[in-house]
Amino acid sequence: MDVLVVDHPVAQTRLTAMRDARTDAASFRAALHELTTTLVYEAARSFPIERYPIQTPVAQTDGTRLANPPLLVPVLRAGLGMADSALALLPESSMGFVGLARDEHTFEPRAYMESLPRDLTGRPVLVLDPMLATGGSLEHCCRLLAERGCTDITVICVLAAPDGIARLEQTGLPLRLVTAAIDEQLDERKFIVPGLGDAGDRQFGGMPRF
Ligand SMILES: O=P(O)(O)OC[C@H]1O[C@H](OP(=O)(O)OP(=O)(O)O)[C@H](O)[C@@H]1O
Ligand SMILES: O=c1cc[nH]c(=O)[nH]1
Ligand SMILES: [Mg+2]
Repeated sequence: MDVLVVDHPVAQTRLTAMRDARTDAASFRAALHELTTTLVYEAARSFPIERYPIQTPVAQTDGTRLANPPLLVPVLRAGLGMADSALALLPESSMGFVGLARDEHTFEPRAYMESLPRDLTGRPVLVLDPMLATGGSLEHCCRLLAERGCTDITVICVLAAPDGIARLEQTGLPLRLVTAAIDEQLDERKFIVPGLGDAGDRQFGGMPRF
């Protein structure tokens, strides 16, 4: 699996704000928006483009557009905080949604929402989820996409743990990963260390589980 770590200073300062336990929810969301812009910008560097004729106020020339705009798939809840900035950067995209909540005891994802096009053949997909911990949630999401014929999946994360990367690699799915950092390990609650805590709670506050 191709893994790109975006170590640009603009990305790393936003990541630091997100890691800092003193950062309040509004500032955490703002940092996530800005960081997502840099991650998606780097992910889009390899997107195929096509040229087409346009008229400037002065002369005719050729313009550039994406040859195949992607489907964006935020993984609820935490991925919702990445959706707006990804869509702003790639306004030609469309969006699907997957809702997953990790069980606190088994650490396996429980699916509660799925809104995806039936056929994703020939369609590139950008999956948006800030956290790749055990990899269970993103594996589940990427399998849903592959079942629909997708052969071009880019996972955009803020933080990735080595266990999660290994788990995605083992799936053999057609994936690449773009992340701001690869952290050291998981703790006994399967939280990323040093990490940033619960990315959903830090954006939206705690909520009772189902
Ligand atoms: O790699 P994993 O071990 O599966 O963990 C990562 C998942 O955990 C978080 O979601 P969570 O289940 O906390 O739901 P939330 O976004 O509603 O907070 C995160 O946004 C990922 O989806
Ligand atoms: O560290 C972690 C692990 C899973 N989900 C989170 O939000 N944070
Ligand atoms: Mg959470």
